[in-house]
Amino acid sequence: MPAPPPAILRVALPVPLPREFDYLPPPGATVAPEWLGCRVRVPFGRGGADLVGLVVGVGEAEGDPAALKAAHERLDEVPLLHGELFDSLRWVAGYYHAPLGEVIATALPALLRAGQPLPDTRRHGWAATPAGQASATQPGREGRPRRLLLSLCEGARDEDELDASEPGWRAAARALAARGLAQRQAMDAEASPRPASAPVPTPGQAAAIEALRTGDGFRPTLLEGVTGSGKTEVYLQAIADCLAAGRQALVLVPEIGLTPQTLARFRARLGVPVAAFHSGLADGERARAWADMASGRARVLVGTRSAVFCPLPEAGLLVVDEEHDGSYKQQDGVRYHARDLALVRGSKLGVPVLLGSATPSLESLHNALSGRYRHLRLTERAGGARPPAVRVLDVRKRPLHDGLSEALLEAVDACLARGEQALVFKNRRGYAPVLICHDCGWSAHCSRCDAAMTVHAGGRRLICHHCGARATPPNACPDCASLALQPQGAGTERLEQALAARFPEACLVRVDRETTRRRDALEKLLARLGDGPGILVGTQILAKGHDLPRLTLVAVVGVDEGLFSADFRAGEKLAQLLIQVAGRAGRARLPGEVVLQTHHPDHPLLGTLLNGGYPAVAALQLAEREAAAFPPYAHLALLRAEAGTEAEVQGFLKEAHAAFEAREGVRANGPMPAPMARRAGKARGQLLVDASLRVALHAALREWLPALRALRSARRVRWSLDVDPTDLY
Ligand SMILES: Nc1ncnc2c1ncn2[C@@H]1O[C@H](COP(=O)(O)OP(=O)(O)OP(=O)(O)O)[C@@H](O)[C@H]1O
Ligand SMILES: [Zn+2]
Repeated sequence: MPAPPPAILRVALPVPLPREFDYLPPPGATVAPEWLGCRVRVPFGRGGADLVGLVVGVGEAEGDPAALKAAHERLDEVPLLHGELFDSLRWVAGYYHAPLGEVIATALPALLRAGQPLPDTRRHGWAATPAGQASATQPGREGRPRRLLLSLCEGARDEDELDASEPGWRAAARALAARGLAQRQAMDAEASPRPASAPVPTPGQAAAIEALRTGDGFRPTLLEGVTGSGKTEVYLQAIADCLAAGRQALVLVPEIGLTPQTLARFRARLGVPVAAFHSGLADGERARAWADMASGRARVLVGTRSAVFCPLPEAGLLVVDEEHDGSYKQQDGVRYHARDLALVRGSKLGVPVLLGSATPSLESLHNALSGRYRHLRLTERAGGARPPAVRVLDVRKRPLHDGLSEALLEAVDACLARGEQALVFKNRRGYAPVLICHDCGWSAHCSRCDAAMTVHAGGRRLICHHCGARATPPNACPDCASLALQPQGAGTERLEQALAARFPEACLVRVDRETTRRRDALEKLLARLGDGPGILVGTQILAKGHDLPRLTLVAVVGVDEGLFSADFRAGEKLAQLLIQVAGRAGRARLPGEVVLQTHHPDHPLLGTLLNGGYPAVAALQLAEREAAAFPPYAHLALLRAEAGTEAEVQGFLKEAHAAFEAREGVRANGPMPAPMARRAGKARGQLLVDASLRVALHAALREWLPALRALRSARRVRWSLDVDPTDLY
């Protein structure tokens, strides 16, 4: 009798190959089903570099086991990924046609991906040592460490609570520990703080909360509520119900919506540990939040896109706030959509999924209107606030001062005179979008991109917003030697300057990517504005999630760029942006006003928006999409390629098209140049696959991908496949 073949481990590794890899167990170890879902460290490739992978199967070797390498070590005692979460990751790999190992690497926090142990999730806190108690009675140098020491002398404090209330406390605690004045210690589980009380719900909120209480199991709901209607209150009640049933909740928020205020509001109201998960956290904190959800210590997780991968062993509810937001779609690597994945997880977990927005995506709206999702509406603002009055300013043939019309400036003036705050919105940072020669028409272009360079620093610098290239503006026009070089148009920097000159007394705060690089910068800027009269000037960072009670005027400077874009989603995105930014006005007692400055007052999109609001725009756009067979009435996948030369891109895309097997209801269109055909020195092109049925699309892609990988021309380009692309570039 031949000896039974040795059992092997089937490991998913973070490499761009659509397969798993077989390994022998580490010397001396025996394979057992308990290995499934555990991480292992294995040698990989000829160099034998170590990789961390996940055991996704155990079994018998298919080839000669003697040819297999042995894994170095098993990293987990108990499986890290299993059950529903692992099934959902398999779904991601299948749906987005990405290697499982890369999906797993995308899903895990960086420390876990690197093979670090799961962090200790017992509660820890800090206490003053006897030396610290003694030192506190002596005079000492003022500063953060001393302030922390004095507070610890009154009693040990929990790390979560310090995280929430004392920014920068960790460095101070380390400094104290180094001097023997404070120490870290395990804390007893303490009673949760008593939750703050909820406002009396409006009739609309009450109806939504009641509706959400009926029925359990998987059920998607779209909560469509106008800006300021109190959707967050509805989430909080639904989460409270979920917690009362002893279950965990996941809340996804857009990248720019996760402010310390949002977290503080959840923490104050729910009275249970609320974990946060976003890119501003240190690796250790993210791993801890993940582990806290896995162990069940954290009952609620509030996080941005990648929080959708957190473990939910006791799931009860998934919430996606501002579900239309573009930041839910990952734009490189594994291009998943967090809202869609939340729905998949909800269905596998058998729990309700609540999508909320004032401006739902056409995909979700279509699902709600066709009855696939329950559709709840909040049509009135909460707390007695009224919807803002909207006025269109036709600026054709009117003089503009640095992009601002006199009528707009007068509205700002009147607002300041009333002691209130104005928001001047322009979705364009920098001083001016382009530098042109007034004599010959030359304009400053990026040498590596098909794009104009943006003027910054009052005209002293040129920056390409696509590749980051920087240049000093020429003194004279390179084409005609004229000295008449002029910044054309206005970005937030120029608007800030112009407003400062016009309103020298006013408190003026600019909010865009430049002024908010640091994580707490936005809070500091808003604090500077305070409650007095003032002006906020900024980009879409200001469009979401902010609740400024004294803000009564929203002045939109130029929406015209958005009115004529070729992207089929442009109308939807513009309407969403306008409604969201307008929604910042008059959210409390004071009535709000919105002025829209445009050269195209008769544009149908603006007319529809003014007369019928977002529902009217959405209905119109849905009809157009249906007629043109675009999503949500069709399903798309985009093959993108870039390379050093256009010939390489074209060569690959042509072969890719030839390798595409035509089938009923599925078409490959192209090759076509990308909307920006050259970027950062690379030529770019694409092929668009469309299908009337999702299953047909995926069947075609499954067949196509191995053929693509086998193409010789594929080695000379960087290519990627984007399923359900949100941007066609
Ligand atoms: N029932 C209520 N009574 C009084 N005030 C309320 C009530 N519900 C909500 N509010 C207040 O109304 C304001 C808007 O609420 P919230 O932020 O939840 O709205 P939203 O629908 O999420 O808005 P947006 O989509 O514009 O961000 C907040 O200041 C909130 O405290
Ligand atoms: Zn560039």
